[in-house]
Amino acid sequence: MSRIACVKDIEEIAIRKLDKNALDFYYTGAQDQLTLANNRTCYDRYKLLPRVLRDVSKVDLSITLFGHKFASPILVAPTGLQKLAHSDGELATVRAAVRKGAGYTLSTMSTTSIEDVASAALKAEKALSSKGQTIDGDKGGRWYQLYVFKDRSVSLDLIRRAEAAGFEALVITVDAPILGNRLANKRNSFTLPSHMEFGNFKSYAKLVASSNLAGVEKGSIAQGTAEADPGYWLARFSKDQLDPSLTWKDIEWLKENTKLPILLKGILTHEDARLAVYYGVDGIIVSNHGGRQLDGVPATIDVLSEISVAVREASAQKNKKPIPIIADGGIMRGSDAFKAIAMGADAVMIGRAVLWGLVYDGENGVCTVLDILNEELRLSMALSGCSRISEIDSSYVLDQSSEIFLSKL
Ligand SMILES: Cc1cc2nc3c(=O)[nH]c(=O)nc-3n(C[C@H](O)[C@H](O)[C@H](O)COP(=O)(O)O)c2cc1C
Ligand SMILES: CCCCC(=O)C(=O)O
Repeated sequence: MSRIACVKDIEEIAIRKLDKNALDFYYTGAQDQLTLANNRTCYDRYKLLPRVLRDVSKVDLSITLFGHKFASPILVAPTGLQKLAHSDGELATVRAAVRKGAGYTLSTMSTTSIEDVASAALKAEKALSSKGQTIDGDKGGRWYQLYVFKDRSVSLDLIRRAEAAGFEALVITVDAPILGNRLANKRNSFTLPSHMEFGNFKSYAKLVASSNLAGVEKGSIAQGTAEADPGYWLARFSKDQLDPSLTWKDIEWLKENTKLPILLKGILTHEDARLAVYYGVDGIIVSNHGGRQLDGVPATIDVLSEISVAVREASAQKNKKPIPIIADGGIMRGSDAFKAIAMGADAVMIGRAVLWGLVYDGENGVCTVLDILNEELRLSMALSGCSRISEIDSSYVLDQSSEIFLSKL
């Protein structure tokens, strides 16, 4: 077999390795998958405008978010059900993140518990220190992604557990009040194999009583009924348990219930970016959930610039520094990360790329993905004449559909 040269090579292997149930869950998007496709192709429209004759003998990828130094602006996005990718699941991913000094967010829908992920991370940090290995970044830097449950006591308990386990920020996902229409998962009646289950919910009596945590299909699927059954296990679980009535008021409630920084994940408009600043959140993640929620929304790269203007203006009105903007969706190359940062992101997250690494070779596979993307980003920076992340701005990219570009033709 020829050697791995890029993340797409790893994706190809992962596609061949996974069974249809898991592959469709990881790979596909909602409805006609227009947004899923756009997430990748839109990056190609942005051209790089390199500057030359700048000293790029040292290129520093590190960034600081909420006072924490990360080795790179490429962070691991929260993705659920990682044991479908590899038997070590979330443990492998968090260990890889530690080894690479990468930011890591654990999903509410993990197949490993909060406590087990935290202890694996601490052990991995100790192992690095005892080998005398250093990473370019601070220890820690792990965040917890929260879905808010109808039973608020479950959410509050998850927050307490995440705090106790040393997670340093809460990522509240706000683009999934209801699960998107994922046709492939419906067709497959997507489920978890019987030996797997959610890692965190066993102690919540009410939730256990009303839900099937272990994936196996329960009962028959009612089709064509007025109160449409969402059709498969995960959609049914989310419909039963997650709270679709969430509003901005609940962000205040969350703020009252934690001292951790709060990021909102799933912001796509400048209006909501302004509201996020208004309600005092600490950061936003510009995301369309990897094309898995509302199909037909824009690729995140296309809305970044107006969102970053809105965040700057709204923060200035409060006499505050702009809150950090993180972007995700479709990032498969270091140059994609470079373009997102140029269009206004402070950092980016990768979802599927990490999952492909996990399928390919567990912890080492995720390390390989992070290494490849970081080296590609370093190369994009050096060849564009940037030696620090903070130097990357919109002068380094040209959007081929923009009026400025068209007027130059
Ligand atoms: C299989 C899978 C599971 C996901 N699970 C979650 C989740 O539990 N919580 C969440 O906020 N986002 C979840 N996401 C969305 C990711 O956090 C991220 O927004 C998205 O994957 C970015 O796009 P990319 O996969 O193209 O990098 C999931 C995405 C995938 C592909
Ligand atoms: C209820 C959401 C499940 C995990 C998720 O966010 C996803 O599959 O995209």
